[in-house]
Amino acid sequence: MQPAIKVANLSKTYPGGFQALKNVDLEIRPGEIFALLGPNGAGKTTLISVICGIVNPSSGTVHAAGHDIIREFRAARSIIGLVPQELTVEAFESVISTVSFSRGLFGKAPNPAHIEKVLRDLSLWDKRDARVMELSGGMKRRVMIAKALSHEPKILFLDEPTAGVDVELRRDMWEMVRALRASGVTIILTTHYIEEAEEMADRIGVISKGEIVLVEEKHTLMRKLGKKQLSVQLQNALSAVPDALSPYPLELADEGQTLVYTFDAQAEHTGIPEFLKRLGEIGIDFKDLRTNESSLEEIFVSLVRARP
Ligand SMILES: Nc1ncnc2c1ncn2[C@@H]1O[C@H](COP(=O)(O)OP(=O)(O)OP(=O)(O)O)[C@@H](O)[C@H]1O
Repeated sequence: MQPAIKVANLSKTYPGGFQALKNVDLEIRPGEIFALLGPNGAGKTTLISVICGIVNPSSGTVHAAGHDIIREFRAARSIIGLVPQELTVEAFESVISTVSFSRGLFGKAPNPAHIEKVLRDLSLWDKRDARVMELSGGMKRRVMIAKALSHEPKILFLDEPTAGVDVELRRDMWEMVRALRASGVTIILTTHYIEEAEEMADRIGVISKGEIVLVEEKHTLMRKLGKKQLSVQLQNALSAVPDALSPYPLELADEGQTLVYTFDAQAEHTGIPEFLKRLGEIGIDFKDLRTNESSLEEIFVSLVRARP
């Protein structure tokens, strides 16, 4: 299947000399919700801006549904909707005219029925004749989304859609994103809320200092995160894991003083009681037992800290 977005070997150095993206390769599958996670300044907005043709790359290519974002800009851009991070709305315009105008920018013929549907879906229909300046912050954000959807894009980018948004609106936003996906739209959102990625995404990409450090199915990631470790501090150091313990997922650490047993925290049977019994049977004494588990947060922090 053709990827919705294909980014190949993309780099961006800003005029001042700062390299914001380094050899980024990324494919977004049609119909998925992809969350791009990264700390402040990691390059999320730059990546989105290059993909959407707003910022020129220094090298590399971007294709949207097969269209080169530079050589076939209009074709590529017309299938993309972008909701930027900053609220940029025309204060004096009415909701319906600003949204209808956006559609026209993409060279699409007017379609009042589509505009009505978008406004209804976003609970803005009752406010269609209000001037944008009269709306609350949350409603203005919805207007931004309505504008991005006005030309019926197949791919929607949401740059930090819930930054500074209250809990209720955040839930609404999540629901709306799911509904859009159900209607066949591919969604790429950036966030630094791990919880948001966990809640929403089919796949998660982590970007740090301009590099994609991980792309993974959310469920795989969660399974990996579900791993726990039991550390058994031994009375006497071992030089190797004894054969009698070979059925267990063990590694030696601390110069043979600790046996580390890795298990799936979500599994029904960890095998730990049998393992401890077996230790006793073969005469291995221990001083202490400790368990630890990495949270999504910890994994994320270690991923983004580990980079030089
Ligand atoms: N126009 C520009 N000129 C020079 N440097 C820039 C420009 N735009 C962004 N940068 C730098 O590029 C880096 C990446 O910025 P970017 O906005 O892409 O990060 P981000 O991951 O979206 O961050 P945030 O989560 O804070 O929005 C930052 O160090 C930023 O200062």
